[in-house]
Amino acid sequence: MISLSKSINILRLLRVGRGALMQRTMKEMRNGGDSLVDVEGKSGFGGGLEDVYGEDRVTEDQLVTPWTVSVASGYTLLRDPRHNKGLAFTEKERDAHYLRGLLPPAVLSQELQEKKIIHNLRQYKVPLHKYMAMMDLQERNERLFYKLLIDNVEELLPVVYTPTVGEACQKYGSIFRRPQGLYISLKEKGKVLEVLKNWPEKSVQVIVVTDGERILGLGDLGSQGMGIPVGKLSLYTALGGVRPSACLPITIDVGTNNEQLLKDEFYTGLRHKRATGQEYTELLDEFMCAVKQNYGEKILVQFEDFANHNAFELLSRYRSTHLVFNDDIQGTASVVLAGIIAALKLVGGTLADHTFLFLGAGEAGTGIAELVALEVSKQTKAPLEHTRKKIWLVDSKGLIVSSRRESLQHFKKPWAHDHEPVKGLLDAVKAIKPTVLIGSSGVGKTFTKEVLEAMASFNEKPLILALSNPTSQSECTAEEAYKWSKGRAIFASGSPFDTVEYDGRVFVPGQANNAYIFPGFGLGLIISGAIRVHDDMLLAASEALAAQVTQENFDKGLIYPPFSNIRKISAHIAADVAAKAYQLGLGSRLPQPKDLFKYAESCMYTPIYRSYL
Ligand SMILES: O=C([O-])CC(=O)C(=O)O
Ligand SMILES: [Mg+2]
Repeated sequence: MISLSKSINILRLLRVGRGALMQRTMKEMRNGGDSLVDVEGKSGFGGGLEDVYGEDRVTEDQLVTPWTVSVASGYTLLRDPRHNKGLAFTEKERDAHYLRGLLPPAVLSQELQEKKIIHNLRQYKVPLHKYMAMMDLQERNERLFYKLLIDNVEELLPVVYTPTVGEACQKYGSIFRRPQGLYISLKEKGKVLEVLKNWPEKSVQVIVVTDGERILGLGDLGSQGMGIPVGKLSLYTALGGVRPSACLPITIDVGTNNEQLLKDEFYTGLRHKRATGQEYTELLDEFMCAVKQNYGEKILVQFEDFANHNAFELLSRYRSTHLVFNDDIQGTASVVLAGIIAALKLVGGTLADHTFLFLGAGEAGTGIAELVALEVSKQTKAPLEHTRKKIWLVDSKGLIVSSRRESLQHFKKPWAHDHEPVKGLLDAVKAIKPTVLIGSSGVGKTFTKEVLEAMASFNEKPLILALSNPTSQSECTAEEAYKWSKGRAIFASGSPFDTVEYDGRVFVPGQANNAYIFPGFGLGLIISGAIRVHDDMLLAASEALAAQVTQENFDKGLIYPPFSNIRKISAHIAADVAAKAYQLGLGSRLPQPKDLFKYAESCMYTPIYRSYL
C-alpha cells in the first residue's frame, strides 16, 4: 500500500519533465507558489530576494496540500494568472508548453499588451467599469496587471483604490465573481488555523485585515469591505514591490449593522447584527494566534478600516506581541506628518510654531495628533504633555476641552485642554486660530466657506488638509479650498482632485493618502526582519517621505512628491524604516545590509514577464 501523500508525489514526478516551466513550478511550490526567488534572482531583477524569502520555505507536508497546484502547462497555464502571458507567449514557449492552437497566431510584446489594455480602459466612462476591468485583468494575467498599474500609477490609482474602491465595496455583492482573499467568519470560530491553511500561498509576509465596520468614510459594509484589503495589497505590490504571492487579504465577518445590506439578497456576508464583546474578542484572538502559528513571528498584520473602538483596542492589545500596524491610525499619521514637515518650506516656521485644529477625533485625528506631538517633542526636547497643548480636536460634540474629560473615550482624553466649551467648527476655528486645519471625521462638506474664510483671515498661507475618503466624504473640494482662501491655501486631500484654475493661476492639489507610506513601510519591516513596529519607525517614514519633495514640487505648491516616483520613494522609506529597526534592536535579519536603499530596491518585485524556456 502506498500512502496518499506518496502516491501524490509519484504522480507529480511522473508529470514533471514535460518542460522547463514545470520544473520551475516545482521550485515555486517549494518557495510557496512563486518562482521569483529562483528565477528573478538569477535574471537580475529582484536580486536580494533569496535572502529575504529563503528562510520562510515551506515544509514537505505543506508541499503536498493542495497537490493540484503543482503542474501548469497548456490550457492550465493560460488559466493561471500568476504565469499566464496571453499573446506574449513566444513561439518557442508555445511549443515547449503545449500552447499551440490554444492562442491565435499573433505574438505581442508586454508593452503592446499594455497599450491595448489602457486604450480599452479609457473607453469606459463609468469608474466602476474600469475597476471591474482591472480586477478581471488581475485574475487573468497578474504581471500585466501590475505592469500596467506601475506604468500608469497616477491614472490607475483612483481606479483600483480610493475613490472607486469605495463604490466597489458598496456594490461588492453584485460585482462579486471570484474570491480574492480569505473570509473568516464567526462560522469558522475554533477552526481559524485550518482556514488559513486553505489559502494556497505558503510564504505570506503581509496580511491586510478588515472587519468592514468603517470602510473609508462610508461606514459599515460588513463582508463587502473585502475590496479594501484587496486594494491595499495590490498597492503593497505595485508601490512597495512586495511580491503578490506574499500578500494575503482577509475579511473578518462578525455580521453587519447595515440594515440595507442585511436586506440585500446579493449581500455576501453573515446576515445578522455584529457580534461584540467576548464573542468578537475571542475570534480576533484566535485569528491573531493562528496567524503567528501559521506564518511565524515576522508576519506583518495591517489593520484596516475597523471602527474606532476596535481599532485602538486591537492595536494596543497586539502591538507588544505581534508585528502589527494600523494604517488608519499610524499610516495616516505618518503621511500627514510628512506633508506638514514639507509644508513648513512653504508656510514658514518650525513645527513647534504651529497650532493644529482637527475636525474628527477618531483613528486618523488622534493618530496624527499624537505623531505630530511626538515629532515636536523629539525636535524641541519638550515633554509630550507640553507639545500636545498646541493641538486641538473637535468631535461631534464640539471642541474637546477639560470640562468634558470624564465623558470622553480614552483615546480623546490626552487632548482635553483647558478652554471654555465651544460648539461648532467655525467657532473653534475663531477661538483657537489654528495655522493648520485637518479634516478626519469621515463627514463631507464640513469645511464651509465661512470656515475657510476664517482660516484665511488670520493666516497668510493656511494649511488645509481634507483627509476623509472617498471624494464624496472630503471636507471640501480642492476648488473650494483655493477659491475661499483667495488662492492662498496650501491644500491636500485624502482622495485625489484634479488641478484647479483660479484667478488665472493653476493649482495642483496634493494627495495626503496613507498609500505613500504603508507599502514602503511594510517593505522596510520585511527587509529588516522587524518583529515589532515602533513609533520612531513612523517618524523615520515621515521624514523620509518629506525629504522626497523637490524644489520643483514646492514651486507648484505641492507638499507631496508625485505618485509617479512612488517606487523610488517607497525604497527610501523602506531603507529608513529598516535602519531604524536595526537601530532599535528590532531588526532580526542579519547581517544588516550596508546600503539599505540599494538593498530595498533590489528586493522589489518587478512584473516584467519571465522567459519560460
Ligand atoms: O484607503 C484610503 O484611501 C485611506 C484610508 O485608509 C481610509 O480612508 O480609511
Ligand atoms: Mg483605511
